Amino acid sequence: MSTISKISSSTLPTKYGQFIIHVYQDQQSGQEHVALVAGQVLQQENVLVRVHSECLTGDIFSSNRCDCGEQLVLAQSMIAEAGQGILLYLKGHEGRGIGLANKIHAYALQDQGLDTVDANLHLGLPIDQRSYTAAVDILKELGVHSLRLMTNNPDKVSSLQQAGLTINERIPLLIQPNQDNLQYLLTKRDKLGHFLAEPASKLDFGDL
Ligand SMILES: Nc1nc2c(ncn2[C@@H]2O[C@H](COP(=O)(O)OP(=O)(O)OP(=O)(O)O)[C@@H](O)[C@H]2O)c(=O)[nH]1
Ligand SMILES: [Zn+2]
Repeated sequence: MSTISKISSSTLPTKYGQFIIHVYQDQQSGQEHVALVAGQVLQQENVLVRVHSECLTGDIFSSNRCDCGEQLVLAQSMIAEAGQGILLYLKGHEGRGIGLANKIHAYALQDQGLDTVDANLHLGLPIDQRSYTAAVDILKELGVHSLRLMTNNPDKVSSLQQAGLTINERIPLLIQPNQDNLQYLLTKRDKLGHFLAEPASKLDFGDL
């Protein structure tokens, strides 16, 4: 049984292109998730999909601590350019599922030298407690089973595959690192297995 239900839909013209916005209610958490859809996706193969975890600091306030905001813009513009695709914006994923206040606690610990993984553990919280059930159910509701997933996170790929979706390709979403997120990206690569090999060489730039 589906865990989401569609509440409302409308056109959404954006600076990147034209989308349809759908709002879904998550029956389990009560959260409102968003799907931005470009073009026709119903029963299509290899649909370009971004499953984006909410990040208030990165997505709204342009935080340099993470790569979320730039990934969001890149994904939305790539989908608009392709003329077909889906950007899912998942609420309740803030801080990899620990919530905003806890993420800010974790940031404070990172200022004292802990990395992004150890900071969560120090708080007695899981490293990552995101569920992709709502994302899977929204994609199925949109009639999409075959996709090209835009992510660097191997766990996202396997979670969607285990739920029965076919991921025909993983499209990297690589952001140029800055001084404030360099360590964070290296930790994601080394401790969480994110596919960041390509920027790793770029990370060696002498001026950082
Ligand atoms: N707990 C915690 N969460 C963080 C931190 N930095 C970013 N986040 C959250 O992590 C989530 C994004 O997860 P990431 O691990 O950066 O990337 P991902 O979504 O798994 O992978 P991509 O698909 O490649 O973007 C967002 O919800 C952010 O709010 C941090 O230092 N600690
Ligand atoms: Zn972020």
